Amino acid sequence: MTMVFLNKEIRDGDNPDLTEERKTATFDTNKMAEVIYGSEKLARRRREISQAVSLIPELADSKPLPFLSRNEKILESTRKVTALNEHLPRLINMNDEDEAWHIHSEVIGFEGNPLALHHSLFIPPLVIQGSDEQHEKWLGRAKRREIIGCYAQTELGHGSNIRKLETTATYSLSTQEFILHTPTINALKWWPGALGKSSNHAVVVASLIIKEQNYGPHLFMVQIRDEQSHEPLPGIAVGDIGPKMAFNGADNGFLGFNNFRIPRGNLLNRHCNVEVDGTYVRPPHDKMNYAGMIRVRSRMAAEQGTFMAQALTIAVRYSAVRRQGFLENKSQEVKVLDYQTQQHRLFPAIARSYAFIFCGFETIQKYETLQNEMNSGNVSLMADLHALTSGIKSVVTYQTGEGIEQARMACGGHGYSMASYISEIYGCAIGGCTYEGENMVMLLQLARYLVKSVELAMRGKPGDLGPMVAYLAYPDIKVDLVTGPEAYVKMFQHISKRQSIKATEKFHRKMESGVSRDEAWNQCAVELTRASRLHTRLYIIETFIRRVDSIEDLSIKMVLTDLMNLHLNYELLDVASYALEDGFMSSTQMGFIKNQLYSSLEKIRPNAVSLVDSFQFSDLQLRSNLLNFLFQVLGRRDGHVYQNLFEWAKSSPLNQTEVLPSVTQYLKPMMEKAKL
Ligand SMILES: CCC/C=C/C(=O)SCCNC(=O)CCNC(=O)[C@H](O)C(C)(C)COP(=O)([O-])OP(=O)([O-])OC[C@H]1O[C@@H](n2cnc3c(N)ncnc32)[C@H](O)[C@@H]1OP(=O)([O-])[O-]
Ligand SMILES: Cc1cc2nc3c(=O)[nH]c(=O)nc-3n(C[C@H](O)[C@H](O)[C@H](O)COP(=O)(O)OP(=O)(O)OC[C@H]3O[C@@H](n4cnc5c(N)ncnc54)[C@H](O)[C@@H]3O)c2cc1C
Repeated sequence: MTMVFLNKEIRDGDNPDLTEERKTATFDTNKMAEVIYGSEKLARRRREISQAVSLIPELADSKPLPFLSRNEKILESTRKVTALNEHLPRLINMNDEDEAWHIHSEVIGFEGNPLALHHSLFIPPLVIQGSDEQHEKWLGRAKRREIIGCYAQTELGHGSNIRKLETTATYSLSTQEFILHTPTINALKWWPGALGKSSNHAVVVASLIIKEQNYGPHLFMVQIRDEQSHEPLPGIAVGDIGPKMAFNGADNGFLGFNNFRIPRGNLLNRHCNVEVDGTYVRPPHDKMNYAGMIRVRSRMAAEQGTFMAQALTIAVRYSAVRRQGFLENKSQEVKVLDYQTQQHRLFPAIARSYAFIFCGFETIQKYETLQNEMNSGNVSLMADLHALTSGIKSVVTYQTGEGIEQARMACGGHGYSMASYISEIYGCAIGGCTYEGENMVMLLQLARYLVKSVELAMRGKPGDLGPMVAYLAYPDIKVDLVTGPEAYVKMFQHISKRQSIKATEKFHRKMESGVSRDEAWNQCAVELTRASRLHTRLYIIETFIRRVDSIEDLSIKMVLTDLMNLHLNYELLDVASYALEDGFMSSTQMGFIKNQLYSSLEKIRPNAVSLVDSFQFSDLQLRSNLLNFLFQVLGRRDGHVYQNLFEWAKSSPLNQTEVLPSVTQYLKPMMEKAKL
């Protein structure tokens, strides 16, 4: 039995165009995978897990998903996830979140499933916000999946502004219960994944009311369905919200309460509490109840980076087997990957995938530090991480959407077919622009932090600036880009600093002219979001440089340096107008950046396929595995796309019969009538 991935594995019968690409690689893809995933162990475990999964037929899709109805998709995703759970203890280390994440993406794909949020959004807030006693009561049951849960925060009328959530949890002194109530249609919970039909429990976010005083959003553990019959409990209205752009294997739902009572002990009370007599015990930080959102946002860069990497794996492999048009040699058409425009479409996105994954691992570590600190009562890191993850979440999701869309277009017509799998990846990834905080709203959260930091610097207190924003007080010294990455960072720092200062000054001028603070903020909002994006892009660049600096293997370091240089030039070119505006960048420097960019594309070209192979997605994960059934076929590792596209088309239910009812019922009569 061959492993699913061997370094530069050349298999008999693979498309020779892809084989040729793999032979030209200057580095070892297994070693690169170790760098991408942060350790030899995780990279190896991913391969081992993929290999083990490929030997278990029931973990493959039993039907091509795009041809299924929503009910069938939910049934299929539930079949797979429950089958997977049976196998899990044998396949992964159950305490290793990275292994769990990998195996779920491998088996479940992008369509969603009724347990996805159980692990990512139901258990984590219980862990973070629940007391030891509450862990004792629910955590074991949740981990064993005796109960299934979701996270119900967003409402029909409010998602971004959670201070205005209308679901109430009113403390009843006489019964020592909370009474959950949905006062209006707008207050219905709306969107939570797996809420509609699958979950029997939910962490519900509701406004806590004690003696008519509103204490804002708090988290409550709520049983919503009977554990035996799975019927909704009396006082609860719950259901599915209908088909979505993606995630149609999951049942995002609505939820309403009609004076539904839960015990006092169901307020998740590790950090805050309501005593028997109604006394409210404050948490150590005002926004403690938002900590779960910081956690999810901190994981989004790595997650989105791998989404984009999957789309790029499909597009780059396909571009190496797709031949169309001529360059110099008129006797053979070229691989479309040889066109500079194709490279410009795909390679900067490959660089961003690497950058996001590197940056993502850093933010996950930062969150873990925060979590440890919070557990010992120190909340001082929360504001910084909130600001940082707000920006990263927004920039990364938007750029991932851009990258995946370029990958789709790079596949021409076949990219538009669901056989490419790219539309599914796209639909899922761009959900990230909205969920976990709408991007503009989150950019404006970071902007609050930037404005406060600029104000500190202006007040002559640069020493008070955190390390993330220290550059806001740096002097402007012209840089020579020829000297390398540090000069690029300095150029970016200048651009980002200038935009933050300009936006802050504009905001101040508005207020000085008599406009109220909120109105002034709104009148500067576009400029403020620009500052946030620039600051975040600078941060991502810095993490990329840090990661490349830390690599010892020379062949890996060289190719990643090429990729990093591409990233630096592409990013700087994209924002160059900010530096041209004040003369900090000269037009000669602009020309230099462009030339560096084009030369980076050429340098990366021979390694392009191996750079995406290094992500080590299996054919199953890319839904390109014909052996297991007729799925999306464009990103196949063996490169045999055409015959598999034809097989895919033949498997369409429309082709199971020669003459469709649409023809007999409508087209034939129309044509017959026309003959009369
Ligand atoms: C697979 C998909 C799964 C999807 C799941 C979901 O989508 S689940 C649903 C996901 N839903 C969402 O993601 C909803 C998105 N909305 C939100 O998260 C909040 O409504 C908000 C943060 C936008 C505003 O909140 P607000 O009106 O309460 O606050 P404010 O603006 O008045 O600022 C006051 C101060 O608080 C600070 N601060 C704020 N947050 C934090 C924090 N976490 N930590 C630390 N600090 C924080 C802020 O910086 C500011 O500090 P400053 O400047 O005064 O020093
Ligand atoms: C796939 C998916 C899964 C989800 N899963 C869950 C889940 O499991 N649990 C859950 O509770 N929720 C979930 N959600 C809901 C999600 O968290 C919210 O939709 C999201 O937070 C955005 O809020 P909103 O819908 O109120 O958008 P809105 O805030 O209504 O956004 C509409 C527009 O208004 C703008 N806007 C709003 N406020 C401001 C402001 N202050 N300044 C400037 N512009 C503003 C936004 O930028 C946007 O352009 C999910 C959503 C999706 C799409």
